[in-house]
Order: sequence, then structure tokens, then C-alpha cells
Amino acid sequence: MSLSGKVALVTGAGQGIGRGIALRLARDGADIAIVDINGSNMEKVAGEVVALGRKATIFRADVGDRAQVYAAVDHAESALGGFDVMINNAGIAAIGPIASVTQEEVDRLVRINMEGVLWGIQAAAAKFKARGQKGKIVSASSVAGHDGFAMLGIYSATKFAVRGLTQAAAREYASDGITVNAYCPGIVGTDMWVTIDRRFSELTGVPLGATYAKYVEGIALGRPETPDDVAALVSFLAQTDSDYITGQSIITDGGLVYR
Ligand SMILES: NC(=O)C1=CN([C@@H]2O[C@H](COP(=O)(O)OP(=O)(O)OC[C@H]3O[C@@H](n4cnc5c(N)ncnc54)[C@H](O)[C@@H]3O)[C@@H](O)[C@H]2O)C=CC1
Ligand SMILES: CC(=O)C(C)=O
Repeated sequence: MSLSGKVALVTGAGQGIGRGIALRLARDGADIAIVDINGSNMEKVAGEVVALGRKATIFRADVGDRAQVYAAVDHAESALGGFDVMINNAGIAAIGPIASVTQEEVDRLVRINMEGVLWGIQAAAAKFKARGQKGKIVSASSVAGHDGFAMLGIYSATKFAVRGLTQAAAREYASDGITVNAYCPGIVGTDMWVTIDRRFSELTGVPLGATYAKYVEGIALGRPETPDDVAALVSFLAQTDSDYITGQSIITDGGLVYR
């Protein structure tokens, strides 16, 4: 329970990896602010956090909107009485060849995957400094942020950008006692992969399920990743055992990409 008495905010916490992180940090003792653009699942996740004996609050926000991210951080502090950990998890994918990428698609991906992390880092660090305390910031990159994936080119570029922001922010905030790191999952069986698999099938004609199966075959440990696998790394990066680690984007993928 080494997050006892801490407050953590998780973006994109209504489902998938974000939900897994919210529940893991609650099991580790933290009270949780659940933030998502989609209101439909947040109450359910809040109920799961409360069932684990922790406090929960929900806040609807678009991470691509700077003012909304600042408002989410303020809400977490006032509803839960503190602010210690920021998890910039929310993200979206777009699938297709570089040749047909549109301006609108690029703008949407950059706004959510890159700016969403930027505003999260900025708002959390400002809050830690205003409170005169240390803090932990952990953001979602991907193995596609270490290795450019075909048909996921712009998505990969935004995940490389998360690594760059993580390194720069780690250097800028180190003297404030704030660590900034990222987690890089591999092939996690969430709705994001249902969408990726379906779009590959539509674009290339391969049967539904074939793309997911092909990627899972490449995992040395022989199974797809779960949100709990990702949450175990995020929990470590949110706790004091990782105090001497900053600016890193750590791969957790069962042995798919080696860096
Ligand atoms: N599923 C996978 O295999 C991998 C996922 N990731 C990253 O992990 C993170 C979570 O992914 P999943 O849980 O798989 O995705 P998901 O699609 O299952 O869930 C994403 C959540 O983020 C929320 N969200 C989307 N746009 C938002 C916005 N503008 N503001 C606030 N919330 C927003 C959605 O409503 C949803 O609840 C993403 O950043 C993704 O890029 C990284 C590597 C692999
Ligand atoms: C969605 C994603 O980041 C990968 C690599 O599957």
C-alpha cells in the first residue's frame, strides 16, 4: 500500500488500460480522480474504486483542451484533498497508409496524443509546485513510440513525441522533485485493438482477427498484454521505489520490440 494517502488522476480512465491503472493505483492505496471525454463508464469505474476501499471522483474532460486539463487537476485536488500523481493515459489511434493521411487526422492525433500529454505535464507540475511538494507524472507512449509501425505512422509519430516531451520535462522539473516518465505497452487487448484490427481488415482485406493474431504471434512471452500488465509498471513509476528514475519511456510488451 505504498500509495496510501496519495491522490492520483488518471485520464482515459473510463475503460481499457486507464481503467486498469485506476484500479491498480486504488489497490495500492491511492484515491483516484477518473477523467475521460466519454461520460458513460466513469461512474462504474468510480464504483469499482470505492469497492476497493478508496475515494473516487469523476470529471469529464477532453485532454486536448488545455483549460479542461487544468480544471480536471483543480477538481481532483478539491474533491480528494491533495494531488500527487498524474497519469496521462488518454490516447487515440488512426490506421492507414502515410499516402492517405489527411490534415484533419493529423490535427486530431497531435491534439489528443501529444498536446494532451503536454497539458497534463504542465498542469500537474504547476499544481505540485503551487502545493510546494514533489510529484510523479507518468504518460502513455507505446512500442510504436520506439519503432514506427506501418499503417500507424501518425500515431507512431505522436508516441515518439511523448518520449521527447518526457525527456525535456524530466530535465526541467528535476530540481522541483518531480519525476516524469512514460510507459510503452505492446499489444493490449482493449477496444483500441478491436478498432485497429477492423481497420486493417477493411483496408487490406485480411480476415477480422488476423492482424491482432499476427502481432500477438510476435510476442516472446506468447500472449497478448493485459491492462493489469501495464498497470504494474505504471504503479512502480508512481511510487517512491522509482524515485531515481526520470525521463525514461519504458517498454512493457512481453518481448515484442527490443530497445
Ligand atoms: N491498446 C494497446 O495495445 C496500446 C495502447 N497504448 C496507449 O495506451 C493508452 C490507452 O489505450 P487503450 O486503453 O487501449 O485505449 P481505449 O480506446 O480502450 O481507451 C481510451 C480511453 O481514452 C478516452 N479518451 C479518448 N480521447 C480522449 C480525450 N480527448 N480526452 C479524454 N479522454 C479521452 C476514451 O474515451 C477511452 O475511455 C493510449 O494512449 C494508447 O495510445 C499504447 C500501446 C498499446
Ligand atoms: C496501439 C499501439 O500502440 C500498438 C503498438 O499496438
